[in-house]
Amino acid sequence: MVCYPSYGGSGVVAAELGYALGERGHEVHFISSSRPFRLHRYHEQLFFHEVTEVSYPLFKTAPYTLLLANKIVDVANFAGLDIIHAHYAIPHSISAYLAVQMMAKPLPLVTTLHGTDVTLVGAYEEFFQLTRLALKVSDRLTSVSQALALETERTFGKTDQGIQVIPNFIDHKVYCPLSSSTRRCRRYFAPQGEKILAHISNFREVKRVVDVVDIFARVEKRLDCRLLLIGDGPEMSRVEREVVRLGLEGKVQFLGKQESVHEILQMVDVFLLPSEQESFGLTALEAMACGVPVVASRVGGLPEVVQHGKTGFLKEVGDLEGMSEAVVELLSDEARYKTFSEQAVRWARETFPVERAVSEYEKVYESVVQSPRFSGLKKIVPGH
Ligand SMILES: CC(=O)N[C@H]1[C@@H](OP(=O)(O)OP(=O)(O)OC[C@H]2O[C@@H](n3ccc(=O)[nH]c3=O)[C@H](O)[C@@H]2O)O[C@H](CO)[C@@H](O)[C@@H]1O
Ligand SMILES: O=P([O-])([O-])O[C@@H]1[C@@H](O)[C@H](O)[C@@H](O)[C@H](O)[C@@H]1O
Repeated sequence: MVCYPSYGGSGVVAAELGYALGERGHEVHFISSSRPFRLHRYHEQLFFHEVTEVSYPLFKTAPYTLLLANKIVDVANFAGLDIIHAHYAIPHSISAYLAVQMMAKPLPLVTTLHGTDVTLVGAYEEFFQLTRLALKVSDRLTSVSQALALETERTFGKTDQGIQVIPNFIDHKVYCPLSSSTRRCRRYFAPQGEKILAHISNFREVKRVVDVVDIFARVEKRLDCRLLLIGDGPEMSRVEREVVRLGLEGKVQFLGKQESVHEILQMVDVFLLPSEQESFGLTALEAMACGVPVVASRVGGLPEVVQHGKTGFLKEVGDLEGMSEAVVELLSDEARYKTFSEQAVRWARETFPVERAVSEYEKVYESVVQSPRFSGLKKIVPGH
């Protein structure tokens, strides 16, 4: 697995997939610039290899793409890998492709597309040709939503191998509704029994976190509530300024980056995700699995994740009035709220179970090693 280590969706999906594959007896080697943040539990089948930085006076910055390629070859030789699975096309698939060129016996390359690697980064002129190359040279391509697969084909044209959609997934044993211990925490954030709204992200512009604050401000005029903001990123100062401008300092809590988001989600009433662009929206799925209805924008893969009128509400990007109205509607009718909450848990569990996604990835791995190009490779047998 080649992935980003930082707080964000693709690294989380890679790590969770790794644990699930490990549980099935596969040996999984992670290669990244530092340990992926969700890779915190020890597992005897999981290994981490750090791409070490080099500093040389000639380099302004270390050439990570090259160092990663070299590391992939080292790990492949040392551990006897069967497959390289790159999460995020740039630079991971490109490094993997370079690594394959250096191997005596080339390994198959599977690339999973996650989001702004294709829709934003890939579409920047500077990265366009590289992303197109990454798509072309991957032996299998998967995408986390139908919307992202279509968007990729619209931007880069159809690929020979096609793009298989494997939606992101959830472990419902971890992401489940409120437990008694979280009731105590809830009292800390909402001592008067106020409703709790929340948002989790990397605080990039694409997430429109300022909209989250503006939606909260409108809701707060109509019912007692609090807002929890989880995560950090480049938009943080703008968000803080908006909170101060609206005089909401006492009602908004910044929790920063958090490792155990399910424990926070379990005390939340409504999850807000008003993104400009969202290839899937893993946080929306995590929220629903914890019984939290979602109010989000109708973009990208979100309509595949949130069932409008059943597990939450979808509004157009920037429709602050519509989104705040949806929150008030959800929180003003207890019976209706309960129905939404139960439907959200059921939908998340039944539609996005980790077991199904892992089986799909296993089939992809199996099909590529069995393909004529790699017919010399052994069958992927868990535990060997
Ligand atoms: C804009 C866009 O298209 N983004 C996509 C991208 O990454 P993006 O980084 O936007 O991913 P998401 O926001 O969906 O997920 C973030 C992940 O990081 C976790 N987290 C975040 C902050 C924090 O403090 N602690 C923490 O644990 C969240 O719980 C979640 O598991 O790939 C994801 C995975 O395919 C998709 O779901 C997203 O739609
Ligand atoms: O670029 P993007 O697809 O929106 O999201 C990215 C994630 O997929 C990745 O896991 C993380 O490390 C990045 O910081 C960013 O959050």
